[in-house]
Amino acid sequence: MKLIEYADTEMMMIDLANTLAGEINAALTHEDRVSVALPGGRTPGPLYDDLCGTSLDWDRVRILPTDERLVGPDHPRSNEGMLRARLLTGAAAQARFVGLRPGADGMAGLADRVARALPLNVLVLGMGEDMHTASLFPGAPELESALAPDAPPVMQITPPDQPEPRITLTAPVLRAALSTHILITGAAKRAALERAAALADPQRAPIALVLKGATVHWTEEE
Ligand SMILES: O=C1O[C@H](COP(=O)(O)O)[C@@H](O)[C@H](O)[C@H]1O
Repeated sequence: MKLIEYADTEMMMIDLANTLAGEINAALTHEDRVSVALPGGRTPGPLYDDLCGTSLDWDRVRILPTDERLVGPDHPRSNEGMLRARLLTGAAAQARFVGLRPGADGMAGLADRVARALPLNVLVLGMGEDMHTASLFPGAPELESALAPDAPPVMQITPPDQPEPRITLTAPVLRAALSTHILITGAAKRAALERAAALADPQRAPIALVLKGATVHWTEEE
């Protein structure tokens, strides 16, 4: 794990947006299409405000959420809604969005659509203070199956203490990403990250799954 500390949130978001654009551009030189999975939640909005303005061949980029809450896309907690509002604007609106809400073809159809977008060229993950990442929550009854090496690419998960069920990319998808970044802010998440690294047990600390080889971007400012 590599840790980059930033002076403030603004610097961190600009720097990470440029890094991601560089990685996506590099992948586009040898791939027809490039897949990028991005987190929801409260932290990454400013990153998307910066990333959407970078010069990319956006019509060859696929964007996937790392996880989704089972609410409509207009709901304030929808990760899709946030990505559409903050990232898929201007030139970036040409990117293909592979959403995680199941359609009429159910979870099997969703798993097929996600599988066609794999492997992920670039993965950005957030993390909660409970050490969850994507929607792999400690204590969720489906966690063990979602961490299994033969898990389907997406699963429904029922996190304890959350208002709705979720859909999440699973461990094999996250671990197979070609480049992994973790974006966190604040002292409590930094402490949680260190706890997860010490535990090294994805059942108790799901973020531990991806720490090896990941670059963590952190600033104390929240
Ligand atoms: O539930 C979620 O939480 C994590 C962290 O979110 P934040 O609000 O603390 O930044 C996020 O990465 C994930 O995508 C989201 O659905």
